[in-house]
Amino acid sequence: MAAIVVNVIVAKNRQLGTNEYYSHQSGRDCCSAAAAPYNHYRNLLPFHGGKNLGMEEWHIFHAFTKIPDCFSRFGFSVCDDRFGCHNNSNFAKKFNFFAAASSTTALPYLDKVDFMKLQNGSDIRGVAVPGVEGEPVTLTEPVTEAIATAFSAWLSEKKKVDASKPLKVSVGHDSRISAQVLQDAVTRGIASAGLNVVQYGLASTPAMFNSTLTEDEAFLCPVDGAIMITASHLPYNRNGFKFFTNAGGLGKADIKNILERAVDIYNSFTDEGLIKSKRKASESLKRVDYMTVYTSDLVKAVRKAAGNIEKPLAGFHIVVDAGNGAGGFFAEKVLQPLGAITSGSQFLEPDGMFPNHIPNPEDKTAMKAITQAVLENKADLGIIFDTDVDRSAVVDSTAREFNRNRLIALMSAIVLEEHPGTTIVTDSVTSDGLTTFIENKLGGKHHRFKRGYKNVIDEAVRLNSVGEESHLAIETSGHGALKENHWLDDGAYLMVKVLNKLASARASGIAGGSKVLTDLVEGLQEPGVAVELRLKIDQNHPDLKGGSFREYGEAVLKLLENHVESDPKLQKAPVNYEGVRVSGFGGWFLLRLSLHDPVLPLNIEASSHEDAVKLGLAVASAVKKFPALDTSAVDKFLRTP
Ligand SMILES: O=P(O)(O)OC[C@H]1O[C@H](O)[C@H](O)[C@@H](O)[C@@H]1O
Repeated sequence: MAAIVVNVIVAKNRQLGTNEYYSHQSGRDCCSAAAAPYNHYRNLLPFHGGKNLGMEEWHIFHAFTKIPDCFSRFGFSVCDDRFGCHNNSNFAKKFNFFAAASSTTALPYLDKVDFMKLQNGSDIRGVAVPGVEGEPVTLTEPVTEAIATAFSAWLSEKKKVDASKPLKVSVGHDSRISAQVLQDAVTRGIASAGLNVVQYGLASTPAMFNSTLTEDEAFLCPVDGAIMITASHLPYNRNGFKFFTNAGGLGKADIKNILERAVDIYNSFTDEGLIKSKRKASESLKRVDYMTVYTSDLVKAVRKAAGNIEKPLAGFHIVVDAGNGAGGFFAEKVLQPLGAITSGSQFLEPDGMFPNHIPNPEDKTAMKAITQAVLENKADLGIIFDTDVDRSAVVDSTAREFNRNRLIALMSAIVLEEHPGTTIVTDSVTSDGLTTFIENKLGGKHHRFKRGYKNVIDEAVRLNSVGEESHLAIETSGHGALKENHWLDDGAYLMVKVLNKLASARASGIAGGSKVLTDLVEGLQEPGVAVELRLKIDQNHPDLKGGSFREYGEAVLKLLENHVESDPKLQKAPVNYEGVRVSGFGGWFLLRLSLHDPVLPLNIEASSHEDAVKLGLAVASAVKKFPALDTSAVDKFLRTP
């Protein structure tokens, strides 16, 4: 699908009105197919100076993007990954599509707090598309450009640049509707810092990291740094960035450093500077089809594991659900070359409005969609990815879902066969049954750590550095990284390990399709009830007394801990790295602070609803003393029969 690029312009002329817009009406006829439902808007639309584009207006914009020719005849700039960009930026000039687009005279002043709000753990996330009430655009083009320049400065310092050899940064994006615009802004930001830019177009997050490791000059690799433009499974109006060097993904402290630098860069933008960065971008930009390199590495890995067989998956029917994210490549570029039949695969086309379901292996609707596809196609296996392919899950031929604890159990079984006794690092919300499975059935060690993929990976790396062997770091969210794969957090590589298992079983004459996987998790005890209830903290509530939601959350946790210590029916987990984890009534609960939001997520697992309610009541009676905490989710759970 072609995608729009609203080129950067110095939007001096914000006042142009509908008359000037309709001087382009010669283009009308060509758009009838895609934009017919919106024709009446042409006479209504005063796109208001790029400020708050309404949802319907955004849909029109989106409809037009499906037809590049029509779009360009309207004076919009059109970019297709295969053919590059062409036409002009009249549309952007006239309507300044993205808020605060690029006139320094019009740039609002932003202070440090505004920029720091964009930090989301080790990622940057913000609102990139207007139209959702209460969610103003925060990731504007100039903000993006400033962040990319700041990353370049950070990278140059890290790599102690040799001035004769400019650094290279790769840039890729998922299927979001704001991807092209942000990619251009990122490109300008990097170029203005004097670095070279290599655009990959539609890509996966793990591929971006991989590009810092690949040795292949023909593809301009390795690059010195990589930027992925993604907001994972968040709604269509959001976007964000993940940054990589060959040492892995940047951590929280690095992101903070980059945002601090970005504030000053942003506030010193000049009109001339912005024009110059646009020119520099076109001079230093190259495009490379890196996904071909990345996918051929995945294919090679499966062939090798199967004993160098060209088509080790011949005869297997595997359906893929990419949820209209970036993962559609997996069917055509990985499974088909390996010989698998992929008919019935769905939502492989990138579509940043995510019209079918949210690409998220933790989401019930998404899992239902892939499960149905497996059943309808009588497939051996189903594979589902999140938007940027750093998370995944599988479904076996009987429609059994392997996500969350079951996916961890499966991956642990595979890894422990290869590395007996190794430590499996997981996030904090994993089941007690998983520990028993890893330790008693598989003979490994379960190290339940904190929530957050970066935390889990860093902990596995740390354990290895202090002499405790660990080969797998994995979260219930579907993020997983293996030591053998440079601790790269890669949903597609997790699936490669699953495919290896299928292929090697076949090579050694074991029939039965995905049963080999189902058998691997036999003996995993699963709870009758497993819920996650999210308790919001009202940050404006007077009970916070001017303090932060984190301090408030910590106070809630402290009180709960005291409460538990005085209740003989409850036992605090002897080893625990975040929040309050407690056993009782044959189950457990964990109350902790969310990594990102003013929320205390509460996970409860028990063999029956009755026991889960007893655990819920223990939490509710302690936390009700905090008026700024919205306990309605727990109350509702307790009321449900
Ligand atoms: O703490 P929470 O709000 O539950 O979010 C925690 C989750 O946030 C993101 O989705 C990260 O990608 C995950 O690695 C992390 O586990």
